[in-house]
Amino acid sequence: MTAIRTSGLTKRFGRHTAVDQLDLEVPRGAVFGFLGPNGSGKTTTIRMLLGLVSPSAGRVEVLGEEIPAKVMAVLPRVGALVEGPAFYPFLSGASNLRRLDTADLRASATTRDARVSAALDRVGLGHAAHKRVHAYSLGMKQRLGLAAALLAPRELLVLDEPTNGLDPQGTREVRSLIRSLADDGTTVFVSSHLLAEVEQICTHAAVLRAGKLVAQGPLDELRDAARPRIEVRTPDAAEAASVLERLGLAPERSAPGTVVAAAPLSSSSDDGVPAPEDVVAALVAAGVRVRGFSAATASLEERFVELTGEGFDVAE
Ligand SMILES: Nc1ncnc2c1ncn2[C@@H]1O[C@H](COP(=O)(O)OP(=O)(O)OP(=O)(O)O)[C@@H](O)[C@H]1O
Repeated sequence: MTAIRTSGLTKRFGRHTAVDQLDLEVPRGAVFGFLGPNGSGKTTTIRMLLGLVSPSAGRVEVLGEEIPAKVMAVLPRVGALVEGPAFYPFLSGASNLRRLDTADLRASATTRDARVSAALDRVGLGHAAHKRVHAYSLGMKQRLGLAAALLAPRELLVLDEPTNGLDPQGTREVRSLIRSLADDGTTVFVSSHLLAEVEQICTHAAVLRAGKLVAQGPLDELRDAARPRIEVRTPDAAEAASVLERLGLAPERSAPGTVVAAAPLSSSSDDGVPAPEDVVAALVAAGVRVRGFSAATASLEERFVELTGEGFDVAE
C-alpha cells in the first residue's frame, strides 16, 4: 500500500524547473525523510502533494486518490505543517485550536473541547493550553502546529522542515513526537535538509538535488549502497593509481602520498570483483611500496554528500 505516489512530477517557474520529473513512492506506515539542500525543491513538491500549487506536468496520488482532482476528499485524512503555521498571538493555544476546529465543517461542536484537549495533550502542551501563544517558545508553536494537524485522526502527516529554527530542546521534542505518531501507525512524510535528523527518525528517505531525485528507498538499503572506499598510502602514488585503475577501481583523488578509490568491493574474490587482499597483492606485485592500506564502507553522510554535491548540511 502506497501513501504517496508521484510520477513525472514537474514544476516550472518561468524558465526555472524547481521540481524535475519526480517519481516518489512513500509506503504506508513509513517515516519518510525528504532530504535535500535548501532550494532543491522540497517545499514546492510538498505544495503540489497538498494541492496548494498545480504541477506543470506529471501526476500525484495521495492515499490512493488523484491530486488535485480529489483534494477535497483526501485532505481531511491528511495533517499538514507547511511553512510555519499562523496563530493568533493573543489567544491561548486552546482557543486557537478551537477556532481551527470550528472551521472544519465535519467536526462536531459537542466534542470540540475534548478534541482540542486531546490534541494538546498529544503534543505535550496540556500544561500550556491556556497560555497565550505569544508567550510560547518556537518549539511550543511548532508543537501547536502539529496539534492543529492532529485535531482529526490522520492517516498521513506531511511536515515541511518541522524542526527548522528550533533550539536543541525544541528539536528533540518535535522529533520524539514524530516518532511516537509513527508508532501509532500514521505515515509521516517529513522534509529536512539535515541528514542527522533523517537518520534519527526515518525508516525511508528520498534525496533531492536541484529538483531531481537522486536516491530513494529504505534507509538500510541506502546505507548498503554506500560504496566501500580504498585508501592507499604510498610514496608511489602515480603507480598505485594506475594499478587501481586496471582493477576497475577508478581513483578519485590523489593527494601527495595518498590514493583514494571508491568502488564495489567483494568479500570474496570469486565473482570477478576484487577483494581488498587482491588489491594489496596487485599493488605489491606492481612494485608499489604500500605504507598503509584501508578499505572502509563510506558512511551514509559521505554517500549523501556524494549524491547532493556541495551545500548539504549533514549535522544539526
Ligand atoms: N513561487 C515561486 N516563483 C518562482 N520561483 C520559485 C517559487 N517557489 C519556489 N521557487 C524556486 O524553486 C526552487 C525550489 O524552491 P523550494 O522552496 O521548493 O526549495 P526547498 O528545497 O524547499 O528549499 P528551502 O529549504 O530553502 O525552502 C528555488 O530555486 C526557488 O527559488
